[in-house]
Amino acid sequence: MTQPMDLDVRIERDSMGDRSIPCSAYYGIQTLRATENFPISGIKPLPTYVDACIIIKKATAIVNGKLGCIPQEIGQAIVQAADEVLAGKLRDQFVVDVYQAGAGTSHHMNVNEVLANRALEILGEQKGNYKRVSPNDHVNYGQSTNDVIPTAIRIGGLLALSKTLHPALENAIAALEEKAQEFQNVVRSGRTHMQDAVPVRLGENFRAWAHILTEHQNRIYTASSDLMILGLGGSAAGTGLNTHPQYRASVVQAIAEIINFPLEPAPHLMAAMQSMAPFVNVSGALRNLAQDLVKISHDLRLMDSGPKTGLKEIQLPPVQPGSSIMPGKYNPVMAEMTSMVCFQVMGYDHAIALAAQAGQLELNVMMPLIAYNLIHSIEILGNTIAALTERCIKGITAYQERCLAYAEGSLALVTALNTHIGYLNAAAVAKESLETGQSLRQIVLERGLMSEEELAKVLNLEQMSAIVPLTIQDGKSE
Ligand SMILES: N[C@@H](CC(=O)O)C(=O)O
Repeated sequence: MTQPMDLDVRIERDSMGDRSIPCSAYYGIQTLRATENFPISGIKPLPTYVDACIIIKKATAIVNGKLGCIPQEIGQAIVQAADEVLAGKLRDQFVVDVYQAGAGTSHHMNVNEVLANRALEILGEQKGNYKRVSPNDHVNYGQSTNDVIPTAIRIGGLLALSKTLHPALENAIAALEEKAQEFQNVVRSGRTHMQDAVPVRLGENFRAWAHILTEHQNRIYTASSDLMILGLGGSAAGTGLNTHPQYRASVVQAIAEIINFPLEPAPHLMAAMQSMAPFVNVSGALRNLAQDLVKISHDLRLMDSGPKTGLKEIQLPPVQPGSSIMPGKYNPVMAEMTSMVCFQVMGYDHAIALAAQAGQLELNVMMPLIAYNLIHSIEILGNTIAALTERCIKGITAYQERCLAYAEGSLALVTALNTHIGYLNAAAVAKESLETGQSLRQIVLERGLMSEEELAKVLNLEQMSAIVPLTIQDGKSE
């Protein structure tokens, strides 16, 4: 149905009919219909995902222009429009809710329409004059949502990893290693099953965390190498219908030059379109990291518990008053926030797994969910680790005397006596110490189990808490 003319609107037509669009809008009729269909979460596409789509459109316009598939000047105008968006312009024009049409056609058409309308302006035309620059025939030449969106998730994932998560992990690892150095001589009681265990060094706890994060970073690097294999060029069903024979290789090369990653064309386009395995793989690596990060943030909270009624082995830097009612209370807020973000990442991973197995025949239409969850997971994990490093890890201090007092009071010190007096004798000493309050040392001497000198040598906390070096076969240590 044709709508009444209004000076502030333009009329656009698609296969369903005419609609009026605000003249100021760069999006068009298909975007308008999508916003009406999907008023779901109010969450707009992530900027990194928009960047990924625009980068793809820039590369396709360059290549299709060069190959003569679209007029050169139209290709150039689309490239200029894409560069403007990448520089931060028109960002409010990407308006379709993240929970939207299957496969991502709505967001994809939003991108095509914004670029077409801006290209029209660049060419001195009115917005909406799609006979000159068409969102479908020019911006989308030789493409389909079905090859563009899985490519955009790959590019978005790579951009998010390189901009947020990897730098954040590197800084966190460096900060933990610095603390490991600082706390190297702080002896504390180990606790296993939340019960007293043999002594350890606080510095070694931090070194272990640094090592855990390094291993996760390596796992994420390995998983993300899958994202560098692009199925762009498959068009609607992975056959490449409507594409120029030289398009597939050239367009992957063009994207590689724009983002500076060693990208490769997928060896099988249908496989690249149908399988969500690369995203599941990266998401799984993120989940794995999140699980250990929860453990670390819970450890920080336990060690910091108190100040009067808990362990208080370390002090997390107070960053804000903790309580609305209890004055002078400071809570481990950065560690608490970290745990919650990690739970969200695990939830996203589960939804990604459900979406990934829901593909049918030539296409998996659940890609919008995967796109949002994967890129958001990477970004919130990166931001969380960065904030935790700056506002928590770097400012941690240790209560060395309290740590040592706990270690000295631990009944598990008798473990070091096992090889001298036997497990059963050592257990009897521990039991008596717990019942009478007498020190382990006193009881061993009273029972005449060891000499004073021998005991002093064995019950040396510094030595007990040092890590036994890895010795290789010829007897040399690392
Ligand atoms: N996802 C669409 C294709 C496209 O939007 O290009 C379909 O398969 O129907």
